[in-house]
Amino acid sequence: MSSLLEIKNATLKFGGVVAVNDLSFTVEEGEVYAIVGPNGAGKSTVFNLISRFYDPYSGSITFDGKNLLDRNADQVADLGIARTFQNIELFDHATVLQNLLVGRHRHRRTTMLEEMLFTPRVRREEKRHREAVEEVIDFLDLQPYRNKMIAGLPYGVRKVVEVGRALATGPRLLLLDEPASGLSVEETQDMRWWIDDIRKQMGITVLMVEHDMGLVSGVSDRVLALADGAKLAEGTPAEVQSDPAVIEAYLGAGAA
Ligand SMILES: Nc1ncnc2c1ncn2[C@@H]1O[C@H](COP(=O)(O)OP(=O)(O)OP(=O)(O)O)[C@@H](O)[C@H]1O
Repeated sequence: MSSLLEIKNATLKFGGVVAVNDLSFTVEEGEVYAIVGPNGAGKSTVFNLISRFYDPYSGSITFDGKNLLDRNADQVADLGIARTFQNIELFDHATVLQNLLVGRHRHRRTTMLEEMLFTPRVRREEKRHREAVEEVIDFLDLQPYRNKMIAGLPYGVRKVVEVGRALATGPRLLLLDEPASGLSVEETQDMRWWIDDIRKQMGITVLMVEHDMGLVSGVSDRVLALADGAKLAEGTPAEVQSDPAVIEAYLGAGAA
């Protein structure tokens, strides 16, 4: 059986900087796979390659056997890949519910004319979107914030809504860009349970970039350590954390 996501010999350069260097890895259906590495290691660039914000200089990327490089960012979302952003990309002056409904937009099958006439098909579609969004709101315990504006919400709640916005699209693969950044110890612990539940209860495969090694070890099946855009080590969290090359890269980064 082929892997859900397959990156083969991907390279991306920005001028003289090789941000991703001949990188290959696979993500299997149903696992939580984490990418770690010091600042500038190329983690965000890998996400941007998968989301199709960047074109690799060489190499291939497939999702469920389909060539992602033939598709643009919208088409990648249509295939079932959703992502969160480190800087949280929500509409501040809309409610939690409205933000999650926007996430459903890609599922719209009705035409503009049908929508203007509010045909039965439009009403059925609308109901389906609302049900899917309400499910995510219940799942992530966002009920108390359902009708609140994003702008007034604590950072930790906005971070969960950001995950909800991605989940509302009904993805098969969820890309989480530093889900714990800016969170307190307790909030990070909660995020760990959410990620666990997303995988176990929703059956969604998760690929995340994360600096918090507690979260990475707690929730990941496999970890990829990057340095200078290349694979330094790959394995279980324990294997990667005890890898001498990883320890040296981290100590080196810490000493810098
Ligand atoms: N748009 C860009 N233009 C030029 N160089 C870039 C661009 N994006 C990233 N880089 C460079 O590519 C390398 C990898 O950057 P990237 O942001 O992927 O690292 P990262 O591991 O995500 O780092 P961080 O943990 O700080 O987010 C760095 O040297 C960075 O300066």
